[in-house]
Amino acid sequence: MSIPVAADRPAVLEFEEVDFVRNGRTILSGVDFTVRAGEHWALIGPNGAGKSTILSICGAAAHPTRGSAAVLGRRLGAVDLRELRHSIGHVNPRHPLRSPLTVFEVVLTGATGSNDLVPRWTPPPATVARAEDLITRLGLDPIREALWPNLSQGERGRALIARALLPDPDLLLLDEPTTGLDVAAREHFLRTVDQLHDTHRDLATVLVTHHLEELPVSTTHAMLIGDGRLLTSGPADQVLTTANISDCFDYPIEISRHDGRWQARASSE
Ligand SMILES: Nc1ncnc2c1ncn2[C@@H]1O[C@H](COP(=O)(O)OP(=O)(O)OP(=O)(O)O)[C@@H](O)[C@H]1O
Repeated sequence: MSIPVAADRPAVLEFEEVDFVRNGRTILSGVDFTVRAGEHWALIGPNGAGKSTILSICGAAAHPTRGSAAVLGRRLGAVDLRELRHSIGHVNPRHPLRSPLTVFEVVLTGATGSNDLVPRWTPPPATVARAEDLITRLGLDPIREALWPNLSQGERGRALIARALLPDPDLLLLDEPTTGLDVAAREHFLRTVDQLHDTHRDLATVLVTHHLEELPVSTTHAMLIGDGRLLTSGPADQVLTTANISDCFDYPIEISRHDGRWQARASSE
Protein backbone atom coordinates (compact mmCIF):
# COMPACT_ATOMS: atom_id res chain seq x y z
CA MET A 1 0.00 0.00 0.00
CA SER A 2 3.02 2.31 -0.47
CA ILE A 3 1.83 5.71 -1.59
CA PRO A 4 3.74 7.01 -4.63
CA VAL A 5 5.20 10.45 -3.98
CA ALA A 6 5.99 12.91 -6.75
CA ALA A 7 9.60 14.14 -6.86
CA ASP A 8 8.38 17.73 -7.15
CA ARG A 9 6.71 17.78 -3.72
CA PRO A 10 8.29 20.38 -1.39
CA ALA A 11 11.37 19.28 0.54
CA VAL A 12 10.64 18.92 4.26
CA LEU A 13 14.18 17.90 5.22
CA GLU A 14 17.34 18.62 3.22
CA PHE A 15 20.68 17.42 4.57
CA GLU A 16 23.75 18.36 2.54
CA GLU A 17 27.13 16.89 3.54
CA VAL A 18 26.20 17.06 7.23
CA ASP A 19 28.97 16.42 9.74
CA PHE A 20 28.27 16.37 13.46
CA VAL A 21 31.15 16.48 15.94
CA ARG A 22 30.82 16.25 19.74
CA ASN A 23 33.64 16.26 22.26
CA GLY A 24 36.16 15.88 19.45
CA ARG A 25 34.36 12.83 18.09
CA THR A 26 32.87 12.71 14.59
CA ILE A 27 29.40 11.24 15.06
CA LEU A 28 28.01 11.98 11.57
CA SER A 29 30.04 12.35 8.44
CA GLY A 30 28.86 13.63 5.02
CA VAL A 31 25.18 12.76 5.52
CA ASP A 32 23.09 13.74 2.48
CA PHE A 33 19.36 13.13 1.96
CA THR A 34 16.08 14.84 1.09
CA VAL A 35 12.68 13.99 2.56
CA ARG A 36 9.66 15.39 0.69
CA ALA A 37 6.11 16.11 1.80
CA GLY A 38 4.04 12.94 1.94
CA GLU A 39 7.06 10.61 2.24
CA HIS A 40 7.41 8.13 5.11
CA TRP A 41 10.99 7.23 5.87
CA ALA A 42 12.49 4.48 7.98
CA LEU A 43 15.88 5.23 9.55
CA ILE A 44 17.74 2.00 10.31
CA GLY A 45 21.19 1.08 11.56
CA PRO A 46 23.09 -0.68 14.34
CA ASN A 47 23.42 0.66 17.90
CA GLY A 48 25.54 3.79 17.99
CA ALA A 49 25.29 4.36 14.20
CA GLY A 50 23.99 7.93 14.63
CA LYS A 51 20.21 7.55 14.16
CA SER A 52 19.18 9.58 17.22
CA THR A 53 21.70 12.26 16.27
CA ILE A 54 20.15 12.55 12.79
CA LEU A 55 16.68 12.67 14.38
CA SER A 56 17.76 15.45 16.75
CA ILE A 57 18.89 17.56 13.76
CA CYS A 58 15.60 16.73 11.93
CA GLY A 59 13.79 17.91 15.07
CA ALA A 60 15.75 21.20 15.17
CA ALA A 61 17.21 20.20 18.52
CA ALA A 62 20.81 20.31 17.23
CA HIS A 63 22.55 21.73 14.20
CA PRO A 64 25.32 20.39 12.01
CA THR A 65 28.94 21.13 12.79
CA ARG A 66 29.62 21.32 9.03
CA GLY A 67 27.41 21.13 5.97
CA SER A 68 23.84 22.31 5.89
CA ALA A 69 20.48 21.06 7.12
CA ALA A 70 17.18 22.69 6.18
CA VAL A 71 14.07 21.70 8.13
CA LEU A 72 10.69 22.71 6.66
CA GLY A 73 12.55 24.95 4.22
CA ARG A 74 14.46 26.82 6.96
CA ARG A 75 18.21 26.45 7.20
CA LEU A 76 19.36 25.52 10.72
CA GLY A 77 21.68 28.17 12.09
CA ALA A 78 19.67 30.98 10.44
CA VAL A 79 16.32 30.50 12.22
CA ASP A 80 14.85 30.45 15.70
CA LEU A 81 14.95 26.74 16.57
CA ARG A 82 12.22 27.01 19.21
CA GLU A 83 9.78 28.49 16.72
CA LEU A 84 10.64 25.84 14.15
CA ARG A 85 10.07 23.07 16.70
CA HIS A 86 6.40 24.09 16.92
CA SER A 87 5.89 22.77 13.39
CA ILE A 88 7.49 19.41 14.18
CA GLY A 89 5.78 16.57 16.02
CA HIS A 90 8.14 14.36 17.99
CA VAL A 91 6.98 11.04 19.43
CA ASN A 92 9.45 9.85 22.00
CA PRO A 93 8.42 6.77 24.04
CA ARG A 94 10.69 8.02 26.83
CA HIS A 95 8.59 11.19 27.10
CA PRO A 96 9.83 12.79 30.34
CA LEU A 97 6.53 13.49 32.09
CA ARG A 98 6.56 13.64 35.87
CA SER A 99 3.14 14.99 36.86
CA PRO A 100 0.03 12.80 36.78
CA LEU A 101 -1.73 14.50 33.84
CA THR A 102 -4.77 12.96 32.20
CA VAL A 103 -4.62 11.76 28.59
CA PHE A 104 -6.57 14.87 27.57
CA GLU A 105 -4.06 17.14 29.35
CA VAL A 106 -1.08 15.32 27.84
CA VAL A 107 -2.55 15.89 24.37
CA LEU A 108 -3.03 19.60 25.19
CA THR A 109 0.66 19.99 26.08
CA GLY A 110 1.30 19.54 22.34
CA ALA A 111 0.06 23.12 21.88
CA THR A 112 2.78 24.56 24.12
CA GLY A 113 5.49 22.01 23.27
CA SER A 114 6.01 21.53 27.01
CA ASN A 115 6.09 18.37 29.12
CA ASP A 116 3.67 19.75 31.71
CA LEU A 117 0.72 22.09 31.39
CA VAL A 118 1.99 25.67 31.36
CA PRO A 119 0.74 27.42 34.56
CA ARG A 120 -2.14 29.88 34.01
CA TRP A 121 -2.38 28.88 30.31
CA THR A 122 -5.92 28.53 29.05
CA PRO A 123 -6.17 26.61 25.78
CA PRO A 124 -8.16 28.45 23.09
CA PRO A 125 -11.49 26.75 22.21
CA ALA A 126 -10.13 25.71 18.78
CA THR A 127 -7.22 23.90 20.48
CA VAL A 128 -9.59 22.10 22.87
CA ALA A 129 -11.77 21.06 19.91
CA ARG A 130 -8.76 19.74 18.01
CA ALA A 131 -7.52 17.82 21.08
CA GLU A 132 -10.99 16.23 21.41
CA ASP A 133 -10.99 15.29 17.74
CA LEU A 134 -7.53 13.68 17.92
CA ILE A 135 -8.49 11.79 21.07
CA THR A 136 -11.46 10.30 19.22
CA ARG A 137 -9.44 9.55 16.06
CA LEU A 138 -6.76 7.74 18.03
CA GLY A 139 -9.32 5.68 19.96
CA LEU A 140 -8.52 7.36 23.28
CA ASP A 141 -12.08 8.34 24.33
CA PRO A 142 -12.42 5.51 26.89
CA ILE A 143 -9.23 6.61 28.66
CA ARG A 144 -9.56 10.39 28.17
CA GLU A 145 -9.44 11.00 31.95
CA ALA A 146 -6.95 8.22 32.79
CA LEU A 147 -3.74 9.38 34.45
CA TRP A 148 -0.42 9.10 32.61
CA PRO A 149 1.36 6.98 35.27
CA ASN A 150 -1.42 4.37 34.99
CA LEU A 151 -1.38 4.05 31.18
CA SER A 152 0.03 1.06 29.34
CA GLN A 153 2.91 1.64 26.89
CA GLY A 154 0.51 1.29 23.94
CA GLU A 155 -1.91 3.83 25.39
CA ARG A 156 0.96 6.21 26.01
CA GLY A 157 2.16 5.75 22.42
CA ARG A 158 -1.24 6.71 21.04
CA ALA A 159 -1.55 9.67 23.44
CA LEU A 160 1.89 10.89 22.30
CA ILE A 161 0.88 10.70 18.64
CA ALA A 162 -2.24 12.76 19.40
CA ARG A 163 -0.03 15.23 21.33
CA ALA A 164 2.43 15.46 18.44
CA LEU A 165 -0.37 16.06 15.91
CA LEU A 166 -2.09 18.80 17.94
CA PRO A 167 -0.20 21.70 16.30
CA ASP A 168 -0.90 20.11 12.87
CA PRO A 169 2.80 19.57 12.10
CA ASP A 170 4.25 19.09 8.62
CA LEU A 171 6.88 16.71 9.97
CA LEU A 172 6.43 13.85 12.44
CA LEU A 173 9.45 12.16 14.01
CA LEU A 174 8.91 8.73 15.59
CA ASP A 175 11.80 7.52 17.73
CA GLU A 176 11.51 3.75 18.25
CA PRO A 177 7.77 4.22 18.88
CA THR A 178 7.01 0.51 19.34
CA THR A 179 9.61 -0.11 22.05
CA GLY A 180 8.02 -2.06 24.90
CA LEU A 181 4.71 -2.70 23.14
CA ASP A 182 3.14 -6.16 23.17
CA VAL A 183 2.24 -7.64 19.80
CA ALA A 184 -1.38 -6.43 19.88
CA ALA A 185 -0.42 -2.91 20.95
CA ARG A 186 2.30 -2.85 18.27
CA GLU A 187 -0.12 -3.91 15.54
CA HIS A 188 -2.65 -1.33 16.71
CA PHE A 189 0.04 1.33 16.69
CA LEU A 190 1.18 0.43 13.17
CA ARG A 191 -2.40 0.56 11.91
CA THR A 192 -2.75 3.99 13.51
CA VAL A 193 0.36 5.21 11.66
CA ASP A 194 -0.93 3.80 8.35
CA GLN A 195 -4.30 5.51 8.85
CA LEU A 196 -2.51 8.75 9.70
CA HIS A 197 -0.74 8.61 6.36
CA ASP A 198 -4.10 8.16 4.64
CA THR A 199 -5.68 11.14 6.36
CA HIS A 200 -2.66 13.53 6.36
CA ARG A 201 -1.41 13.23 2.78
CA ASP A 202 1.25 15.97 3.07
CA LEU A 203 2.67 14.85 6.40
CA ALA A 204 6.28 13.63 6.17
CA THR A 205 7.45 11.12 8.78
CA VAL A 206 10.82 9.74 9.85
CA LEU A 207 10.67 6.61 11.99
CA VAL A 208 13.69 5.14 13.77
CA THR A 209 13.55 1.45 14.54
CA HIS A 210 15.84 -1.51 15.21
CA HIS A 211 13.30 -4.01 13.90
CA LEU A 212 12.10 -4.23 10.31
CA GLU A 213 8.97 -6.05 11.55
CA GLU A 214 8.01 -2.75 13.18
CA LEU A 215 7.83 -0.78 9.94
CA PRO A 216 4.36 0.38 8.90
CA VAL A 217 3.10 -0.86 5.54
CA SER A 218 2.90 2.79 4.47
CA THR A 219 6.71 3.22 4.66
CA THR A 220 7.79 4.70 1.31
CA HIS A 221 11.56 5.24 1.76
CA ALA A 222 14.42 4.03 3.90
CA MET A 223 17.95 5.03 4.77
CA LEU A 224 20.62 2.82 6.30
CA ILE A 225 23.20 4.35 8.62
CA GLY A 226 26.46 2.75 9.68
CA ASP A 227 29.17 4.32 11.78
CA GLY A 228 27.90 7.87 11.22
CA ARG A 229 27.66 7.51 7.43
CA LEU A 230 24.70 7.15 5.13
CA LEU A 231 25.19 3.74 3.50
CA THR A 232 22.20 3.84 1.17
CA SER A 233 18.88 5.64 0.84
CA GLY A 234 15.90 5.68 -1.51
CA PRO A 235 12.61 3.85 -2.13
CA ALA A 236 12.07 1.29 0.67
CA ASP A 237 11.95 -1.78 -1.59
CA GLN A 238 15.28 -0.88 -3.18
CA VAL A 239 17.00 -0.16 0.15
CA LEU A 240 15.64 -2.89 2.44
CA THR A 241 17.26 -5.83 0.67
CA THR A 242 19.14 -8.86 2.00
CA ALA A 243 22.44 -7.50 0.63
CA ASN A 244 22.04 -3.96 2.00
CA ILE A 245 20.83 -4.98 5.48
CA SER A 246 23.53 -7.68 5.83
CA ASP A 247 26.13 -5.10 4.86
CA CYS A 248 24.73 -2.49 7.27
CA PHE A 249 24.69 -4.84 10.28
CA ASP A 250 27.81 -6.74 9.18
CA TYR A 251 25.88 -9.98 9.64
CA PRO A 252 24.08 -12.29 7.16
CA ILE A 253 20.42 -11.33 7.40
CA GLU A 254 17.68 -12.42 5.02
CA ILE A 255 14.94 -9.90 4.24
CA SER A 256 11.50 -10.76 2.93
CA ARG A 257 8.29 -8.80 2.47
CA HIS A 258 4.75 -10.21 2.78
CA ASP A 259 1.53 -8.21 2.49
CA GLY A 260 3.57 -5.01 2.70
CA ARG A 261 5.35 -5.93 5.97
CA TRP A 262 9.07 -6.69 6.21
CA GLN A 263 10.71 -9.61 7.99
CA ALA A 264 14.36 -10.11 8.91
CA ARG A 265 16.03 -13.33 10.04
CA ALA A 266 19.53 -14.72 10.19
CA SER A 267 20.50 -16.08 6.81
CA SER A 268 20.90 -19.89 6.69
CA GLU A 269 23.89 -19.56 4.31
N1 LIG B 1 27.57 14.25 23.30
C1 LIG B 1 28.25 13.22 22.82
N2 LIG B 1 29.59 13.14 22.94
C2 LIG B 1 30.29 12.10 22.43
N3 LIG B 1 29.73 11.06 21.80
C3 LIG B 1 28.40 11.08 21.65
C4 LIG B 1 27.58 12.14 22.14
N4 LIG B 1 26.29 11.86 21.82
C5 LIG B 1 26.30 10.68 21.17
N5 LIG B 1 27.56 10.20 21.07
C6 LIG B 1 27.99 8.97 20.40
O1 LIG B 1 27.61 9.07 19.03
C7 LIG B 1 27.28 7.79 18.51
C8 LIG B 1 25.92 7.86 17.84
O2 LIG B 1 24.92 8.02 18.84
P1 LIG B 1 23.37 7.94 18.51
O3 LIG B 1 22.64 8.02 19.81
O4 LIG B 1 23.03 8.94 17.47
O5 LIG B 1 23.27 6.47 17.88
P2 LIG B 1 21.97 5.56 17.57
O6 LIG B 1 22.16 5.03 16.19
O7 LIG B 1 20.74 6.33 17.83
O8 LIG B 1 22.15 4.40 18.63
P3 LIG B 1 21.09 3.40 19.34
O9 LIG B 1 20.58 2.50 18.26
O10 LIG B 1 21.96 2.66 20.31
O11 LIG B 1 20.04 4.24 19.98
C9 LIG B 1 27.33 6.82 19.68
O12 LIG B 1 28.54 6.11 19.62
C10 LIG B 1 27.29 7.72 20.91
O13 LIG B 1 28.00 7.15 21.98
